Amino acid sequence: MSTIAAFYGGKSILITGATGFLGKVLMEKLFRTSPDLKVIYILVRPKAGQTLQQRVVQILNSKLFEKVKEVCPNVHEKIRAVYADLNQNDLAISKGDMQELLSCTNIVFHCAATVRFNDHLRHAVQLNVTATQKLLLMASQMPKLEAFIHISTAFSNCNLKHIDEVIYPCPVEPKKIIDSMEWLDDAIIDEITPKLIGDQPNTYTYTKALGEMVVHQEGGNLNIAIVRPSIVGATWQEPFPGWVDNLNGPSGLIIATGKGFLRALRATPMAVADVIPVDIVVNLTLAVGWYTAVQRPKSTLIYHCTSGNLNPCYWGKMGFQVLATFEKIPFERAFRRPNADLTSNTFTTQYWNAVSHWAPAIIYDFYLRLTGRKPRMTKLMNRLLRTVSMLEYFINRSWEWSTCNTEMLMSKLSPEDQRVFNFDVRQLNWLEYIENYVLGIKKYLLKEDMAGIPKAKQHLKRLRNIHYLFNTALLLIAWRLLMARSQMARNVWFFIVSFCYKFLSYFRAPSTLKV
Ligand SMILES: CCCCCCCCCCCCCCCC(=O)SCCNC(=O)CCNC(=O)[C@H](O)C(C)(C)COP(=O)(O)OP(=O)(O)OC[C@H]1O[C@@H](n2cnc3c(N)ncnc32)[C@H](O)[C@@H]1OP(=O)(O)O
Ligand SMILES: NC(=O)C1=CN([C@@H]2O[C@H](COP(=O)(O)OP(=O)(O)OC[C@H]3O[C@@H](n4cnc5c(N)ncnc54)[C@H](OP(=O)(O)O)[C@@H]3O)[C@@H](O)[C@H]2O)C=CC1
Repeated sequence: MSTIAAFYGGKSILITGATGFLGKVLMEKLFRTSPDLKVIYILVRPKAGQTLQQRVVQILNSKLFEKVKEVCPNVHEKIRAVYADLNQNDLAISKGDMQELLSCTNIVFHCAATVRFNDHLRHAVQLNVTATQKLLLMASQMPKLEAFIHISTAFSNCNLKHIDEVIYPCPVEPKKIIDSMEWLDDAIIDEITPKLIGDQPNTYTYTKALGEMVVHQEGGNLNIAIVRPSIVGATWQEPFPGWVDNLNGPSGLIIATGKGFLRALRATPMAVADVIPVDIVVNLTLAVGWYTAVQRPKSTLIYHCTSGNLNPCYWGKMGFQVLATFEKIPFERAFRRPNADLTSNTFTTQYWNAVSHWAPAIIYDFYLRLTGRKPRMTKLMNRLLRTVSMLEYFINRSWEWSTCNTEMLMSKLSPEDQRVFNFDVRQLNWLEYIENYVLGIKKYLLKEDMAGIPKAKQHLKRLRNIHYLFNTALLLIAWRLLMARSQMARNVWFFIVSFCYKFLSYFRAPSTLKV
């Protein structure tokens, strides 16, 4: 029997961000490995016209929870959705709910955050810093609390090249930032944001660093640990390979490539693609929860959940494998044949943007206009290239993360726990993982049917023929224009033709002699 699984049995667990990518996989694993846990409280807000209950039902009815329903048939009775909005000052939790949470919770997993790079600083501070502060305050009033696990990001200090499992000081105290966000107006915040974030690339990484500092300063006597994952990707093994349900990280760009919209990228092929499967993050998080509660380390331990130092993959290799997978498993109705030219050169990027992105978009919009339809490709391209530019920071650099605490934890696990809560990234086969990732995107994100693969392959063949035809026509036109306008081009052309003729006659002469 797994010690970690047994530990969560009978426990009341509070999860924030349970409706998010990581939160759902965390919940799934908890129910599957510890079906005898008492209850999982999840802090949820109504969204997209759905009530809390409807959101929970939607999650439980998803493919991700199929296995859970077999091992824990009464799973719906063990989830307790609590109305909350982490953007509100009091978190908008009712008094009754608050009483229950405070008196019953044994473990807190704080996953909720805004992960948008371009979020307004006020909003990012509210969610990633102030809400963390409020949750810590709540946690300090929980008599049965055994551990508080805060999910941060490995990029919270991405202004450094080598990052240790420690909390680095912030240039401005989080408390001062929180206070100022309350009275400064939006325009002033916009103006001071670049100065405040300094050498951090965006408000997301900046506020996640502030969030860690808040945990450090206001954790008091709580039993706290911080988990820092790098770029969280689709599941590796559990509950099945390739599950993913949002566009974050590489997923959106893989779709844009597979659909033939994105054909070149300003990325450094030899930079480390520090992707980490979501099930590895979840396994480490649950192991950290157990270790923190049982061993009660004297200080707050930070665990890096990264792949680069133990089993590195590079963006060039990733791009190559993604393209290779599209040969076998193409996406449906592609705009152009998938291609991925990764270059770190700005001039080359601009050239590819003009030739591979803007020109086809403009031509296609022209065709749409001619056929009486509304043009849309240039608008889409605009949005896509803006998105790519926001991600560029992370695909042109490599970081070194030390993983001493994570490795120490692995050594403390029994062989059974190492199997059930496997977070050993060295065992991951990247080629297999990337293939399953692309397949997962096709099935679970794009909801495309596998039966459509032959048709998709046929479509790509047609696109290849159009591509060849178009290039040949373009070459012929260019040649014709050049010949008509330039004496020099004509001279060069006649020189080439006469040279070829002489070359051929030279070979023909000996063979004629033989006869
Ligand atoms: C073969 C190639 C392999 C190489 C593959 C390289 C992968 C290179 C990944 C690096 C990734 C680093 C990750 C750091 C690791 C954390 O710790 S960060 C945690 C994860 N966070 C993220 O991944 C970023 C989340 N997203 C965002 O911040 C914002 O969506 C963006 C990217 C800044 C764009 O914001 P925006 O301009 O306000 O636009 P927004 O309305 O959000 O989206 C515009 C459109 O782009 C789409 N979109 C959103 N995100 C994406 C996306 N990631 N991709 C594509 N489209 C997207 C939206 O669906 C939307 O489309 P429409 O619905 O309008 O048709
Ligand atoms: N994805 C990644 O690549 C990485 C993620 N991380 C960290 O992992 C954690 C989880 O990220 P991930 O699952 O990918 O993110 P998601 O965006 O998928 O999920 C975010 C979660 O936070 C909840 N949330 C957001 N705003 C509020 C609010 N005002 N009130 C209540 N809940 C709210 C969302 O709820 P709702 O469904 O209602 O929007 C959702 O459940 C975050 O802390 C993130 O920083 C770290 C490294 C990389």
